[in-house]
Amino acid sequence: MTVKKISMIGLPMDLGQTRRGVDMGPSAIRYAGVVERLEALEIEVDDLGDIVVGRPRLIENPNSNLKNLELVGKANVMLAENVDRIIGKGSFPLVLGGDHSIAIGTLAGVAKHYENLGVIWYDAHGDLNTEQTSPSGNIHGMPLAVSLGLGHSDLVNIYGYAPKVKPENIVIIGARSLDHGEKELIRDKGIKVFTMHEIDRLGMAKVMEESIGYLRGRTDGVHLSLDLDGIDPQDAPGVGTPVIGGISYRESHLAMEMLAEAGIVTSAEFVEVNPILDERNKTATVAVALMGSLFGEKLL
Ligand SMILES: NC(=[NH2+])NCCC[C@H](N)C(=O)O
Ligand SMILES: [Mn+2]
Ligand SMILES: [Mn+2]
Repeated sequence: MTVKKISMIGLPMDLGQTRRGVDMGPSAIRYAGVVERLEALEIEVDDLGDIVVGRPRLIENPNSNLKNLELVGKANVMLAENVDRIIGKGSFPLVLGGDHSIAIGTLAGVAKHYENLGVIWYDAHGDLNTEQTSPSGNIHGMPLAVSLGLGHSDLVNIYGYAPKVKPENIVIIGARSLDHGEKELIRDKGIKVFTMHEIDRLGMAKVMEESIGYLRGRTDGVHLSLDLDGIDPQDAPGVGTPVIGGISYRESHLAMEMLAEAGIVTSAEFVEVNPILDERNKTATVAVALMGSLFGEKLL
């Protein structure tokens, strides 16, 4: 599948975690030239702008283990509606975050359209916590669990159905920080994970070959959820929860090119860009470069 039309939408939300600034991610990514970059590939890009999010001065419920539950839920419903509509009219949804809790809404809007949606979770983390297992109470550490149907019912049932994805249709790439409960869940559900160990050992080319082969056989669409903290903080410093020893820019570039070649990706989101923590918009620039590769950019 070559992508001809992209509808881009931003969700400038930072309520799924507690470091300010990630709400400016969509602006930073636009400033780094995303529209021009994709238009140069002869793709029609329709920038739908940003969803308007509530912005409380204080955390709604600081002592709960589901911080800002209500506002995160509301924003994600709006995102799901938009993404659903974009796919309905035959366009490719490209979502700009915001913290990773927005994957709850993206997946809610996307998964309706597929019987067996595949998910590539490109991330230092598993984001497989629930209210019970989360060490932080930050919802951005929970979206993959929520999409599997695990967690608070207000999140799990967003957009009126659950679960959104099946554990056997998920591939996590780049993991190097997993909480105890997340490890248990991965083992329990048999989720496929390429940790940094496998990336070091096999090389990114092999990891992507295996991931693509695995998903191709069992899915009818693939969502790429790319958390910029999957990439090493040296290449992508502007993130709220950096973890050293990550995937390099080069490896990520190759991963995106291999996805473009395979033509399996049907929706994507780029999340956790925090311009306040960044160095001269480096992380947003990396995000845009990776989008270029994902949508078919070639040197020659
Ligand atoms: N999307 C992210 N950056 N997630 C980081 C999650 C960190 C930690 N595992 C937590 O649940 O709090
Ligand atoms: Mn992460
Ligand atoms: Mn994440």
